Amino acid sequence: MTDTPLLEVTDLVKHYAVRGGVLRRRIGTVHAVDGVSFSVGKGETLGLVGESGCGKSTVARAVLRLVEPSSGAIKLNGTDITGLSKAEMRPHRRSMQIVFQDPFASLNPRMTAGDIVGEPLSVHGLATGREKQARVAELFAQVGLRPDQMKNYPHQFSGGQRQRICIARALSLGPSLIVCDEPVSALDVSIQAQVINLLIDLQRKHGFSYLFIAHDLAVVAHISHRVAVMYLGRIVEIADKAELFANPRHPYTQALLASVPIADPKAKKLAPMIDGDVPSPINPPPGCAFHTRCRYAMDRCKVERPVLAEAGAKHEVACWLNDGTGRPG
Ligand SMILES: Nc1ncnc2c1ncn2[C@@H]1O[C@H](COP(=O)(O)OP(=O)(O)OP(=O)(O)O)[C@@H](O)[C@H]1O
Repeated sequence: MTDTPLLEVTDLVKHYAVRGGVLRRRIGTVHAVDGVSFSVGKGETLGLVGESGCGKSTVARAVLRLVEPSSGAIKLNGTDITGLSKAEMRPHRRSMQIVFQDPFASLNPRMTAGDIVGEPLSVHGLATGREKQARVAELFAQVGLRPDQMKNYPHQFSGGQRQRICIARALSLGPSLIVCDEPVSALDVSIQAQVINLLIDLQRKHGFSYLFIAHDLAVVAHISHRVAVMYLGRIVEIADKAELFANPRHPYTQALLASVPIADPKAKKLAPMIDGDVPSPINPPPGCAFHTRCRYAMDRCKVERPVLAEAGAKHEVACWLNDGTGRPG
């Protein structure tokens, strides 16, 4: 890892208009992502965790320029890619790849696995004919598939194997960043660890970075070097993995950790599970978005939005209880 981040996201905002009525007038705004900043170092994995609907996928799509941010900046290797045209984005597209949650939905059922993995090589004019076949066979081997499976169609593979095809396709262009959006959530628990271990091995071999998105903290913990916790469009806490697990400062992170099954029965439970549902992102609560579910909420939390502030070495938390004296409670 070096000091220059591979990916730098600054104040990313993505709002969607909610329209209604016959005239499709704007009747509200979904605050899907509401001022998110983070960086991912070279060879590093940043885990992005949070409940469904908190904006994780929107961050992923905005980073890849699959959706246009409302505001904010995204830098890849020091280049601001936020305002680049389609043509200007082309060389950067090779550097950034994505692995989606549902491998079946992201694979063309009418193409063979070999053609799927080789397609990016053709699109970018990098290899044809025998050279392409050899490269695809090599990619198959790297993800633990047999070269003779290149002729098979997606439905002839298991769920875990289909995700391996998606990973091989993502690897084909030699990316520096792979965004993994819930890559194992659709897989059996027994298969999840195999795919995660494959991703870890590939990173060791190739040195690329992952932005790894999941709602399951246990999954994120296994692969990440650092973890960012999202709640209702904002990052509420970010720290090195070991630090976050040993010393969670935000009440929401504490609640998430308390819900992860722990192997040691004597280990202290940090906090009871939080009650209630995530509020609507159409009218997010003022102040700290978590105050409606937080048992430590003070008057200030209801009106003033906390920003990420230092809470220890390489540890930041957005919570008014963070006065440097320890975790709330
Ligand atoms: N195209 C869109 N138009 C309007 N609202 C959207 C759109 N895409 C996402 N949203 C809303 O933005 C919010 C964040 O969605 P997003 O998919 O980023 O969350 P998530 O944390 O990835 O959740 P999940 O894991 O369920 O996908 C949600 O309330 C969602 O309904």
